[in-house]
Amino acid sequence: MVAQVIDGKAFAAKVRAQVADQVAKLKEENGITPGLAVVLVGEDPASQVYVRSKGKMTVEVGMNSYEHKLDVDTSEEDLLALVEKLNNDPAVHGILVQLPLPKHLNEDLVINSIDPAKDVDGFHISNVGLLGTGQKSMVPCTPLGCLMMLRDHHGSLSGMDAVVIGRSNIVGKPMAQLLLGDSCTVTIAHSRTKDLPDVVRRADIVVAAVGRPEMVPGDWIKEGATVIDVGINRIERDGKNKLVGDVDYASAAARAGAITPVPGGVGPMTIACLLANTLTACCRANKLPEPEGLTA
Ligand SMILES: Nc1nc2c(c(=O)[nH]1)N[C@@H](CN(C=O)c1ccc(C(=O)N[C@@H](CCC(=O)O)C(=O)O)cc1)CN2
Repeated sequence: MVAQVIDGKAFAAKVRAQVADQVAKLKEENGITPGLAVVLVGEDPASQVYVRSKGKMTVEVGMNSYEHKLDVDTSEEDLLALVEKLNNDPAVHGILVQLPLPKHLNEDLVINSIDPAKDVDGFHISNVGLLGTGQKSMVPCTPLGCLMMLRDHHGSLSGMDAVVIGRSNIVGKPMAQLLLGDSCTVTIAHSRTKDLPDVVRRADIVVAAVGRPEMVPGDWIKEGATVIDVGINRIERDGKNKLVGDVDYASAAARAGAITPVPGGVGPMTIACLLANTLTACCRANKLPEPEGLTA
């Protein structure tokens, strides 16, 4: 079997076009422009690239982008004061603090200081609780992007056996909640899981989010399964820098029914879903109907 490639880059472009249409409608019919504030602390090179990309795409879909770049040694007090200012700014509908934060800052404290209605990352404990209890929430962007691609590929996910490898708060746990919400039978596997290869071999859907380059070999994949690779790992091979996922792409593609590549799979969907979440937050803030197909 040769897997169908799920093209996240093309899918993300479609999502962004949908967002842009809705933003144009909001402006024309209601005179409202959604605004996204992104806060970056320090100079982590990858974070700088992601933040630049977020700002550019925010403007491309017709939203207002507010970038706040703070020194690496910014105090927690100053960061919390900025978040509070953004919480109270009516032009800002979405707030995102780029992660990881420098070590001296308490990530949980900072995330939980964001107004949950503006928490377009969906990381605030209120949103985590709402998602976990099946209520309307802001949904974390990377898992939302994975869910959109799975729904697009399969239609209904009901009754499918899904394994999520990785238990992070940002990807693994919310991904499992979303799959459960779509009536999958869900296993969360991690570094202590016994017989991991056998657990993965049972799954119709494999979501790999462990952050270990090419950890999942093709012979763990059930014939015809759908593989969603969340990993973004920079490695050196044959003297060259390369970006690889958590799945060994070549061997997994030989067994899977469908697979996301790295790059060009889940990554671009993360930013597209951030824009979708900002639009959703803006509609909710203004008590307007939410755009269809852009939330879980
Ligand atoms: N506050 C947040 N911080 C972080 C998040 C997040 O969702 N919210 N996720 C990641 C980083 N991230 C967005 O912030 C992100 C990662 C990767 C991509 C992407 O498009 N990747 C490309 C490859 C790009 C490259 O060459 O490096 C791909 O996979 O094709 C977008 C966004 C951690 N922090």
